[in-house]
Amino acid sequence: MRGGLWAVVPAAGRGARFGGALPKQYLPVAGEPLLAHTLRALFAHPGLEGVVVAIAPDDPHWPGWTAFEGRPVRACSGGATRAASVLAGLAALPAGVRADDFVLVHDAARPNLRPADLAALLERGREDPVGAILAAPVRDTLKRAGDDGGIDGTEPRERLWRALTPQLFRRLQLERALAAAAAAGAEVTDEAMAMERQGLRPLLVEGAEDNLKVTTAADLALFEFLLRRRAGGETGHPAVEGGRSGTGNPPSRAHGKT
Ligand SMILES: Nc1ccn([C@@H]2O[C@H](COP(=O)(O)OP(=O)(O)OP(=O)(O)O)[C@@H](O)[C@H]2O)c(=O)n1
Ligand SMILES: C[C@](O)(CO)[C@H](O)COP(=O)(O)O
Repeated sequence: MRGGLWAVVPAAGRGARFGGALPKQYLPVAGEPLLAHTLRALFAHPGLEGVVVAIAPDDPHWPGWTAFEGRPVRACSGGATRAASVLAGLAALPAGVRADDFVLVHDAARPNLRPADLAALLERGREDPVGAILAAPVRDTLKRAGDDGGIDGTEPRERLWRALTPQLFRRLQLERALAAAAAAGAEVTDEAMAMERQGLRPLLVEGAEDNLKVTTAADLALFEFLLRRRAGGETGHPAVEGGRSGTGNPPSRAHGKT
């Protein structure tokens, strides 16, 4: 029998790029900390059993939740990097989450996750031999910068995707991949990168463009706009279903290659 589905939420960052004294995951939005919106977006999936939140050691802003809207929440101390925080969160999962159970990893700073995207990630990721991540196709022209601020070149973008979260992998495989990257002194900025270092090829699942990561004040303003629009019952331009550009169409992994 499959164990319960849990998520690890890295929330131990300082928000240096955002600035200000209050780490961005605790900034008030519509009367609640940003993190509350993120937890609500995750728990919108009825199959999510609980969440482990990796917080800064002795975080004075952590509300002390042991449940969020009736759903189990555990806290653990994060680490000096996002990857270290994720590893700490994996270690803090309940014993009932078995080695080969899938675990979601989702940034505390991504409050606008759509239920349909989470459902699609779980549906396709659980059928994949490696796991999967939400991602969005790059739609801007990408330039490589020279030291002098001039353009050194343009990167072909046909097969470039922006990694989003959640990312979905089996507990032990992810723990081992992250531990191996840490042991090698390799900085991995998402879970997929650690898996790629193991020679694995996680599946790309297209997600909504508005699954934004709140990094700067402009991102927060955009999330507040999206939240107000959703509260007003609007869902965006009728021509675009689910917020996806539809220009990506990741090749399906028909041959089960990993
Ligand atoms: N040591 C760290 C660093 C980051 N994170 C979390 O990883 C997510 C994505 O990281 P990022 O957006 O970079 O957040 P910060 O590191 O806080 O931002 P900055 O780099 O601007 O300081 C955030 O939810 C952040 O809280 C974490 O748990 N532990
Ligand atoms: C995990 C992530 O959100 C995928 O795009 C991103 O790598 C986090 O980067 P950050 O610099 O830690 O915010």
